[in-house]
Amino acid sequence: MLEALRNQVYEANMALPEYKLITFTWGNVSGIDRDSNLVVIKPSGVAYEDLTPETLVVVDLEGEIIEGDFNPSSDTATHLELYKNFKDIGGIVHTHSPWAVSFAQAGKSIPAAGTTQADYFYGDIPVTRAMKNEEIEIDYELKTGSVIIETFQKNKIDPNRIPGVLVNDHGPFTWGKNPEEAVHNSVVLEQVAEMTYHSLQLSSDNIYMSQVLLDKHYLRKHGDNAYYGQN
Ligand SMILES: O=C(CO)[C@@H](O)[C@H](O)COP(=O)(O)O
Repeated sequence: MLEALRNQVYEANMALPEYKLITFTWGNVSGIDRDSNLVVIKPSGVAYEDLTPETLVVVDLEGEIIEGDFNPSSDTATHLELYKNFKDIGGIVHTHSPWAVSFAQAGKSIPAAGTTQADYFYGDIPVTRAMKNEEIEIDYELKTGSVIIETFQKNKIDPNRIPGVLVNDHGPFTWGKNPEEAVHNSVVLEQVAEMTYHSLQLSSDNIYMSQVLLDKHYLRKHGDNAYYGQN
């Protein structure tokens, strides 16, 4: 079932250790087939070197296992909340990449300080609020998804233009039109987290880039008069 998506999700998962975004079995990648609303996700606790397309788990949007011999990732409920609310996304990545986690644990967003970020994120990469004890006790992963959605809705952030978030006390989630793009955004997020950390150390001044430069770089790649990849 869903062979093509399985292969996409497998390749995306294997990119996480390749880009040094995870250690051991941390992190996970999923992808959704929007025709069937079935999600293929990494099995929980399985080492990346033991992964195959066949070991991935297929679940529906309610989290019911449709196909698979392993339990789906412990973060499955978070992935599913995002798929239910961000209708244009096709792939989600969660990692524990160190620079992104440093910002997440500090409860700090990653400010839009340069063109590297602007090419992929149309502004600051937000951090969620810390979760309440009762949220954690009820269902941590489900409420993680709810708090991400809350962060974007409250701040009127377009998830198609800011394809990532820092979950307070936890780490980054990124997304894209497919698992491959979600991985690409994960790599960029980790890179800009490290760069911006150093920029904040180097300058006590405001390091925010101008809106004009942000517009030029983001909109040139993603918006009107897109430049990249077009004739
Ligand atoms: O953040 C955590 C645990 O702290 C999880 O994201 C793990 O990093 C991966 O869990 P599985 O996908 O293997 O269940």
